[in-house]
Amino acid sequence: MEEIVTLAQNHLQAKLPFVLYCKPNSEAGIGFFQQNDTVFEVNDYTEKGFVIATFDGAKTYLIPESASAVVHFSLDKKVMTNSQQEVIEVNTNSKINFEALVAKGIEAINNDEFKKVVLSRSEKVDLAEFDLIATFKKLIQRYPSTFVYCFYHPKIGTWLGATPEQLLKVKDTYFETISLAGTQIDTGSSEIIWGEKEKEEQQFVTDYIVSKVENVATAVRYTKAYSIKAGSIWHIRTDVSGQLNSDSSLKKVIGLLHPTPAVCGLPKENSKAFIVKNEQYDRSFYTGFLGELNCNFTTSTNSSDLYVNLRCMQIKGLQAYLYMGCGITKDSIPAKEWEESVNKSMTMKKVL
Ligand SMILES: C=C(O[C@@H]1C=C(C(=O)O)C=C[C@H]1O)C(=O)O
Repeated sequence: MEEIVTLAQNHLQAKLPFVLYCKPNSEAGIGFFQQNDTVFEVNDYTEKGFVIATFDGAKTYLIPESASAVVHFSLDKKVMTNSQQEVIEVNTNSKINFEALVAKGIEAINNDEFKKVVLSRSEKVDLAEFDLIATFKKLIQRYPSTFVYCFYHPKIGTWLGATPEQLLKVKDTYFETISLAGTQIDTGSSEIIWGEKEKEEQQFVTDYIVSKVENVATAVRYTKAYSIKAGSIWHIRTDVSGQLNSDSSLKKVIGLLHPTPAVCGLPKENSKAFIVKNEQYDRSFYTGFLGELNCNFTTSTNSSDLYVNLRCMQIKGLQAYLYMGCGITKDSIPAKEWEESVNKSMTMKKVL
């Protein structure tokens, strides 16, 4: 890991793009060090490299394999057991604004504009100091079951996160994806009980994903919904897999899935329009997707491994902008959704 730290620090100093990432439950990480500061964009998804795309689909950037040194590193994954005192400061204005946004979402659902919408907020945290690579290391240690990354491009920005959500994994024609929704904080109890609201919002996501992939694949299978923990947060998850049809390009499949109702809503277009109009900030790469495009850099096989960009933050100087959102249905309660967003923000706050 020390070698990669030096490489990354040198790249930062030279203002050259790089990304470091570590797949869920993996013992090793990968670094892409771009050799120039060109901004590369994905055109038809046949490119090879590390992709990072915005929520609105407007920008899909690439750190191409052909312009980069690809470096493998092993991890020092000692699990952090010291639970720090969590100080939760409530910004009253943010709370009022977010609860008002959620209430507006519920009203739109009651007016039949859509069935589900995922509403989010951004929170600025002032930092006394910040070390990008040290923070990345802390994310790896704290969240070994997630996809952890840190991305730097002098012309695009600095982002890092630890996401529990796969968007799409494709190897030849075999694909996997997941439906993830419903959130509750870990209380240490071994029995996780879900309310109807959470079960319903996750079922919306599963139904949507299954119905979409059935248009482009055969032998579509899905598991029973089960509980899964990321950091100190539980979610409901269903695994979906199948065989893509020969004419189902990566571009087509990603276009059908992204953004799923796990981060946008149902139906997609109405809920997306509501988000863009009412959230009053630009999600940028939050709830976009990122990961390996057309190459598994561990096995050097042709496959793609993409994740939804959640539990993430953008760094601007000594300020961190944290992003978190909640699935809103007719049964949502604004104060509970606020609390959920606060719980999600702790994933990032714990490493700052
Ligand atoms: C939108 C986020 O998470 C998504 C929303 C969830 C929910 O509403 O319960 C759960 C997991 C994610 O699909 C986020 O973490 O910011």
